[in-house]
Amino acid sequence: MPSFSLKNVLKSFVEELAYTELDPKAVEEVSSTYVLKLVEEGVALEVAESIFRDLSERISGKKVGRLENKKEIILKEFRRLLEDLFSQAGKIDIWQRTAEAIRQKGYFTIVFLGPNGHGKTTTVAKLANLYKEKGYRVTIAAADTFRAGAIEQAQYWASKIGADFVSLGYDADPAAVAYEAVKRGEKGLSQVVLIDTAGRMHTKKNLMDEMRKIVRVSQPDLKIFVGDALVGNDAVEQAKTFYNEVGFDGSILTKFDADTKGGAALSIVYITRKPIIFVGVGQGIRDLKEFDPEWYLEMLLD
Ligand SMILES: Nc1nc2c(ncn2[C@@H]2O[C@H](COP(=O)(O)OP(=O)(O)OP(=O)(O)O)[C@@H](O)[C@H]2O)c(=O)[nH]1
Repeated sequence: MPSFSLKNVLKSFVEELAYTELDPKAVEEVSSTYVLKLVEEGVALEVAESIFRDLSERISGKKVGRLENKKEIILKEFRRLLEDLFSQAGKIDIWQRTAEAIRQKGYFTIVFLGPNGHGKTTTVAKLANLYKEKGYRVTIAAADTFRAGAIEQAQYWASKIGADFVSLGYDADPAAVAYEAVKRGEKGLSQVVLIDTAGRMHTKKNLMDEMRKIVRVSQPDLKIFVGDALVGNDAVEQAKTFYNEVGFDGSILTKFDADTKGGAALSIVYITRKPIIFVGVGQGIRDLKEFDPEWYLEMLLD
């Protein structure tokens, strides 16, 4: 795992704050010089501003006893603020949700949403593999009927993993593909239905309409946004669009292994208030790791 450069920025921010009076004006002055530094580390502007505002409210006017360490106090408040953020976003126990849905109706459906090239197809394959390893019958639905190569890529992974595969070819209605796949669940042929979708169509409007249609038709148990950690602020903007237009329950952040900055996870949770369920940590089929906010905060603050 790379170490995050955001950690160094936060460290010097806390050190600088520890040399000032903890009143709103002084805190704001220090914070304002750090907003852009956070943005450079992949934290969205509005997130950086909002975090500093929250921190200022928590520490301004705080009395520090003679024997107390101001830096420790600031760090503790900062950690609490971030912990609160992650706990407000909640947690999705995907394995428990899967087992519950299978008990109730026989199958579990996930629709994956997100911009093209962020790693959706690979992520679907990784998760399909995890489900297979747990002994589930899995179907991968190639509902990205737009990007050249997308169907072959999904099919390649499905056959490698030993998953069932549903495709209606290019230019087919993606919602029809999703429908076919869900039918496999209804018929008891599959227990886990994973629907890969397109990240790009002719226009943005079409894409969002299409995603809504897929969701309407497939009635998924979970909608997961797949975003690339390296894209930083852009991924956050895209997440916002998908969230507002279609809605989702949580995210998977890909390319975490190559992210040297570290701000993307913070931003995406802050903006969507939804948990990160997994992070992608490589291109291999096993490179998917459950996201643990504690572990992330340790990487940022310890
Ligand atoms: N290093 C690294 N690379 C990844 C990870 N996840 C995906 N990739 C790579 O990112 C590239 C794009 O992944 P795809 O799965 O094709 O992306 P996609 O979102 O399905 O693309 P569209 O179908 O166009 O929407 C591929 O080269 C993947 O191997 C990850 O966690 N780490």
